[in-house]
Amino acid sequence: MSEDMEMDVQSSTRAPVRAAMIDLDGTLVDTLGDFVQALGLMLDDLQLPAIEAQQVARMVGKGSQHLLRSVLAQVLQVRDADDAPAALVDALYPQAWRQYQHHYEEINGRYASVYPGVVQGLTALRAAGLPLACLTNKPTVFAHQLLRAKELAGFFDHVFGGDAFEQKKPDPIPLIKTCEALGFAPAQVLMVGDSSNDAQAARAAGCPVVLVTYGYNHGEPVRAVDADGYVNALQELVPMWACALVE
Ligand SMILES: O=C(O)COP(=O)(O)O
Ligand SMILES: [Mg+2]
Repeated sequence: MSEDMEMDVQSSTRAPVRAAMIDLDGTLVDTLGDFVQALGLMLDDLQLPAIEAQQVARMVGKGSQHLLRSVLAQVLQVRDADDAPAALVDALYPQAWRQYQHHYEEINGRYASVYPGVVQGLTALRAAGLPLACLTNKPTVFAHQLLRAKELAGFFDHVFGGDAFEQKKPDPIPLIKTCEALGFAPAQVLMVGDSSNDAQAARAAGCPVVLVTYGYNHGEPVRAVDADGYVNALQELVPMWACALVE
């Protein structure tokens, strides 16, 4: 067992894991290139300055509306420090949203790649008999489109995006509702994600949570986030959780 694995996840005091919810951006697929391209085209349409990939990586994970507002606030501050960015963001947002959605739909998956170990990890989870849900803050329609494009759709019994419920992660509501759809109590459903967003939501919902170490986590070190374990690749997950998964 690698030193990265956390033994406490196999504690006999935990409820056995019966199902899993898996985040999409930064966990299954590296979508930063898609975000950067779609945002770049949108900013160009609005004749606004470009944004760096590194800055975008810090803004991904809280849904498209949050991403867009953060990007607009960032570039507007750069362009004209005397304008009140919030009012400008509000004024530009509807057009920015339309253009961004239009470009993202065209681009979705083209500048994105499935992380190493994902297919092996998902295959092992299914082989262990776990129903799986993909739970992302990405709009549901884009999540379906991306999973199909990357040939990952067949692993999932459910796909829920940021518009599927009344709140997004880090609110616990999406996790609680997804557990209901999977048919198990939150304590029996493992959340797998790449960010504090996923971990906070899991803690609040009462789900065990494991974080991958290669995702975005808003540009912060992921091991500083309170979680039950960390994996360097999704294929480490089943070996790490074997005691909890197998009755
Ligand atoms: O913020 C997004 O659009 C997606 O984020 P998530 O897949 O990491 O939840
Ligand atoms: Mg994520």
